[in-house]
Amino acid sequence: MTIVVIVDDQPINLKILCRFARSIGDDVAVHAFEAPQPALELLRSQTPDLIVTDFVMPTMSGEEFIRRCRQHAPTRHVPIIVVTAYEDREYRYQALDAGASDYLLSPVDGQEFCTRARNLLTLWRQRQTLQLRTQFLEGELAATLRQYAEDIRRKEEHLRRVINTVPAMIRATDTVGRLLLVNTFHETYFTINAATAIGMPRQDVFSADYSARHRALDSQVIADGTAILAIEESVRGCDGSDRVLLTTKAPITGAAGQVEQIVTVSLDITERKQVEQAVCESEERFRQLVEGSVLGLVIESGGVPIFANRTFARIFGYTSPAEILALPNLDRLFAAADLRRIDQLRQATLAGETLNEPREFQGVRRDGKMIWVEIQSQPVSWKGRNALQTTFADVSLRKAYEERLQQQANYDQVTGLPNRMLATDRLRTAVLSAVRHRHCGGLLFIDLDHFKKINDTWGHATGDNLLRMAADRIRSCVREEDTVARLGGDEFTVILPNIGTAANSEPVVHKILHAFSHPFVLGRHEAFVTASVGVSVFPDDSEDPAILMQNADAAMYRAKEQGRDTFQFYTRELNERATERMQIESHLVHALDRGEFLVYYQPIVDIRTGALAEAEALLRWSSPELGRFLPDQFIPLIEDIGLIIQVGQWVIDSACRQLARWRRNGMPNLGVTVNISSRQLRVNGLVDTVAHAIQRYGIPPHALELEITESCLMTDVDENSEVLYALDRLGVNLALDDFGTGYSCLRYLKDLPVDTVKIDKSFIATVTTDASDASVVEAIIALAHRLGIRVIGEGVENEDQLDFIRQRDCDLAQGHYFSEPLPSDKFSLWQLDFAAPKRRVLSGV
Ligand SMILES: Nc1nc2c(ncn2[C@@H]2O[C@H](COP(=O)(O)O[C@H]3[C@@H](O)[C@H](n4cnc5c(=O)[nH]c(N)nc54)O[C@@H]3COP(=O)(O)O)[C@@H](O)[C@H]2O)c(=O)[nH]1
Repeated sequence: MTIVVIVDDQPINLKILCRFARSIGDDVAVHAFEAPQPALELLRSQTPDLIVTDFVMPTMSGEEFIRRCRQHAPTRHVPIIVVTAYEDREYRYQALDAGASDYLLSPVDGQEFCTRARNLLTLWRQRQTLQLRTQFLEGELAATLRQYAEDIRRKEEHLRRVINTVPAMIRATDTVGRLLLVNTFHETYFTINAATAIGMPRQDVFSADYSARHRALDSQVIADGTAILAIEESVRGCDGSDRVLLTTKAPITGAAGQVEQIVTVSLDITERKQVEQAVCESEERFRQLVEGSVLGLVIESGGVPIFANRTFARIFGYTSPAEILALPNLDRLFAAADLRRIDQLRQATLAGETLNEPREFQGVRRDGKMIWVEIQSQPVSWKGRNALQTTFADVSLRKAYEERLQQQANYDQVTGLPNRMLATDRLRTAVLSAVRHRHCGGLLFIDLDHFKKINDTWGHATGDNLLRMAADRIRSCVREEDTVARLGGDEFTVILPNIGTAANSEPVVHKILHAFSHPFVLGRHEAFVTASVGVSVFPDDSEDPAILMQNADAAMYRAKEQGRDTFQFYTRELNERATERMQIESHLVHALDRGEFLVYYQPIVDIRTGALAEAEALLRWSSPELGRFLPDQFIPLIEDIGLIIQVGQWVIDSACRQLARWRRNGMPNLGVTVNISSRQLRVNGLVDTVAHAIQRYGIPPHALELEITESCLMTDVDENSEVLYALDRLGVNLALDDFGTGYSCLRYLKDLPVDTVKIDKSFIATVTTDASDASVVEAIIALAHRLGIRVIGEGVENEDQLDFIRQRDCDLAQGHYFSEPLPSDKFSLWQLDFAAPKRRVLSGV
């Protein structure tokens, strides 16, 4: 629909113009007005496509009407044709000025009207189309811009969130240090309120030193135009703790390339640093552990060392691990003989197998010295390579100890000869071999004669010397393949593995006996020590090493019985004797508990007065099964089985009890002497035993005399003299027994608290027939008297002997001439008769 508004105050013109307007097209709606005002009112509600107006009108000029139309927005661009008379040229200009689109001269030509109107309408429509399109495009543009704005807002929001989500401090500052942005993490970390901090200079927000440091860093970024990467800085955290930040700064440049902002990003790496520190410390500890370890440690790949600790270097005599690493391989550190085993171990360990081989190898130190190492290996990964880690313990010392223990376990420490254990082992081997090869072997049991005296007289060191010499002499008599061993004490054994026949052992034995025929030189002394040898033959005598040894022992005893310095082959009878000895021992063990011991008493008489002076307590054993035994038969056995201390105590106690009884019952001045063995003297407690006995039975100490043999005294003189002086302080008397048979060291008479000397009965027995024995007896008496020591002549069996010692002024006498040792009750009876003839002889009546 085309709307045309026509305004003309001339109705006729109005009518014509309306007709022309309708001819423009089919769908033209014409609104005709005779004055501009009503037309303007219509224009408020409708927008025409064309306005045609007269210029000269009584109520409002065309110019005014056009102006008003142009002021009204909807009609600002609507085509307006003004109709003027030809001569009204001025009006036309005014109309065009006011905004008219075209003009027509009145009277209006219909054709022209239509053409002009159509042209203007076409333009109008084009304009409207353009306007619509413009409006559309503007709408589109506005929407796009809104979308852009929204996108930017959302991106900004996203970026903001990202920045605020990052657990790092992010801030932007301008070139003079004003804060442009801080993220949430930064706000929290430094307790900043972004709302107030933004725009503030950094020194108003951060601490002075932090600000100063960052001002300097920012200046550097501005000057260089490049980033500063990863510097570590220490800051004080909001909780007051020291924190470590890893900070990076980067410039944001403007279009001209100048730095406009500096973005600072800081990561709190305190925990990471602590972990790094802990790892460092742990590594340091591990390093110290490895370096300080007593174990050597080496890591190798294919035998080539790639790591070694100091201990490893030290074990092998190198000054530093670097010297080990410079070796082409580890082979030179091991004995050539061990290399194959080492390699097997290496391969097995790498293959995850376990070898049951011993892990001890011989190592070679740099100086060539051999050492023993014990190793433990395990596969490890070293810088991505398969490697072998091995620990080394230097076990040289342990090996040396083991060897020494082995030596001690199998060898005698005094002579260096095999000991009993090794000898037994070798004997077992020799017997097996003899059985298998049907040949004969010999076993010699050698005991040195009177060796004990050497020990007792000159001490153990000299005794040991003699044993070594004896060992050498025996060894020199046998072949390399024979075994010479020391069984203990003065007992040796020789194993002759193959002697063909039993008789072939005889020359060997003769050689040995001959080897002992010349004296042993022991420092300033010379000693004649012979040997007694027992021989058993295997496998004839036995196939059991223990029995063979027993047999040879029994044969040796027989040789001793035959006077020593000889030999004896084992026989069945000897076996019986050995069995007998064992039987006696087995009974002896229980003798004390079973009350089988008795004390006999032998009188000791005062030669001058003829009065009974003392009684010597002498031990007897009466076994219900085996019969009666004299001391010489069982005292050595008691000593052997270790019962002498208890038995000795029992004798002291019994003798003191008996003496007390006699002193109460008619023999008030009687004394008693008790024999003390060397072992009793050596063991603590003798002084207490004696003190306890004299106190218990209330006897005066001087009424008790203890007899000690000279040889017993000479063993450990210093220790013994302590005990003797302790006994002397108790007040008991001490007698030196068997005087003259030993070394009769006169110094002891002078230095020790000896009250009495007993001249041995062997001298008394021959004193009237042997001039030298007589001289010895005379000398002993004279010397003892000069030292104020009284003398007992022991073993007086006849009047001549008694006369001899009485004439030499001997003080006391003891012997069968007066009485044999008697049980206590018989002794009591004996003393009642003693006033009879012998006493008279003594008193010279
Ligand atoms: N440690 C201990 N030793 C003891 C103890 N009892 C005895 N003995 C020692 O045994 C040795 C042998 O003693 P015994 O067989 O009793 O012989 C003594 C006398 O019987 C014997 N004697 C005495 N007079 C004569 C004699 O005229 N002729 C002769 N043929 N023999 C005689 O002498 C032995 C006493 O000797 P002694 O002790 O040296 O005075 C003996 O040596 C004792 O030491 C004991 O309890 N503990």
